[in-house]
Parts: sequence; structure tokens; C-alpha cells
Amino acid sequence: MLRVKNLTSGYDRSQILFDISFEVGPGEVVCLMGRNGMGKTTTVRALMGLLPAWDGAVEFEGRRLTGLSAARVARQGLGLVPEGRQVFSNLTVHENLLVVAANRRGEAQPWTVDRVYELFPGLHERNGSYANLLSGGEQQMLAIGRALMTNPRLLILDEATEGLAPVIRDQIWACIGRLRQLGQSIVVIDKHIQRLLEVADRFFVVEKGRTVWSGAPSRVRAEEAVVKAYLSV
Ligand SMILES: Nc1ncnc2c1ncn2[C@@H]1O[C@H](COP(=O)(O)OP(=O)(O)OP(=O)(O)O)[C@@H](O)[C@H]1O
Repeated sequence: MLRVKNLTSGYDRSQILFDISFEVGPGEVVCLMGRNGMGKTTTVRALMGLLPAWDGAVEFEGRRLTGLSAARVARQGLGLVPEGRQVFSNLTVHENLLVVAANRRGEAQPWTVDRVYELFPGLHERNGSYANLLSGGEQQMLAIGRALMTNPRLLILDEATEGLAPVIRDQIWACIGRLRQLGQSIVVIDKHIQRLLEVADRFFVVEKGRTVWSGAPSRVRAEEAVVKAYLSV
């Protein structure tokens, strides 16, 4: 579904990505891991068209994404939940979900506000609240709900559990598990290996702008010390 091959990119003249390669198959949950500052968010920015790719290729469902504007990449069916959530703070929960609703690719069972509320009952209870009055966890759920309302073929979650209380994190992990059961393809950027092992089909480790290790959950378990060494400061 998504094929990223030898991607390089950076900011101005500062190269951050040197060789990023990974793939996501239909219905797969793929995880990008790595220490802070290793280039995971930059990878996401480059594949979403928010940052130009310098070299390499990004293909999505057989189409080349490199060189397309961010708006056109989104229209191909990539939905991003960015680090730091970024919901519309001056709109209510309900309005946040409605304003982005789109089913451009004609999905047979599109996401609706009611389906998002079913996934996150807590949001339903707060549907009239302005987004800036929500807790961090509720904002994260709203950010995910909002991305789902665009009916993305591929959902990208950048540090969706970061900075949340354990009980709220559990709800986000449960949501990711549920989306996987529904066949949603997802790229997850996160560091919680134990939780990732429950939901991810494949893992890629990013180190200084390069994908340096990859494997299925069985390989992560077999080489846990190696993987943890990549993640420890
Ligand atoms: N706008 C920017 N301009 C210049 N350099 C940047 C910019 N944003 C990030 N960087 C640098 O790019 C490198 C990779 O950052 P990136 O955010 O991709 O890392 P990350 O792996 O996602 O880590 P984190 O978990 O901290 O977000 C870092 O050295 C960072 O300082």
C-alpha cells in the first residue's frame, strides 16, 4: 500500500533523513520507533508532502507521492494525527468532527460522527464542549476522530500516547486495536514496545535518519535487547 524507498530530506540545508525505507501492506499496523530527534516526525512530514523529499521515492497504492503538495497527498487518502494534536480549539467537539468530514474515495462504510462517538464514548459526553476545554486525552481522541472523519486509507499516528495518563493511554491503545480489527492500515510512531507488540504487524527502527532495523513482533521479542538498545538514551 505504502512504499517508502531510500527517502532523504531535511530542513533548508540541514539533512535529517539519509535513508528511510519501509512498507505498509493493506490492513497492516506498522510501527516506527527510535529515540527523540532521530527523524520519525521528519519522515512523516516528508511523506505527507509537508516537507520536500530530496531523493528517494514514496509510493501509495501504486502512485508516486513525492513532489505532490500536502493537500494532494491528503486527497490520496493519507490521514495524519500530528504530534501535539492540533485540534481546532475554538470549535466544539462536534464541530471539529463535522468540518473535516469527507469520503472522497467513496468508502462503503464511511466514518460518521456517531461512529466516532461509538469508538470514543467520552467524546460523545463532551460533544458540545469547545476543544480547548478538553483534557489532553480527550483532545487526542478528538484528533484521531477528526482524522478518521476524512476516511483515510492510511492513518498516521505520531506519538498519540505521549504525555497521557496510563489509563488514557490504555484507551488509545484499545482504539488502535479496534481500528486494526476493522482493517484500517495504520503507521504508529511510539516507544511503548509492550503495547506495540499487541497491535503492530511490523516494526522499523529509525536511527539518525536511517531505518536500521526491521522485523515482525516475533523478531522484536527474539531481539528485544537490540531493539531496546536503539531506544535507550
Ligand atoms: N523545523 C525544523 N528545522 C530544523 N531542524 C528541525 C526542524 N524540526 C526538527 N528538526 C531536527 O530534525 C531532527 C529530527 O527531528 P524529528 O522531530 O524528526 O525527530 P523524531 O524522531 O520525530 O523525535 P521526537 O520524538 O523528538 O519528535 C532533530 O535533530 C530536530 O532537531
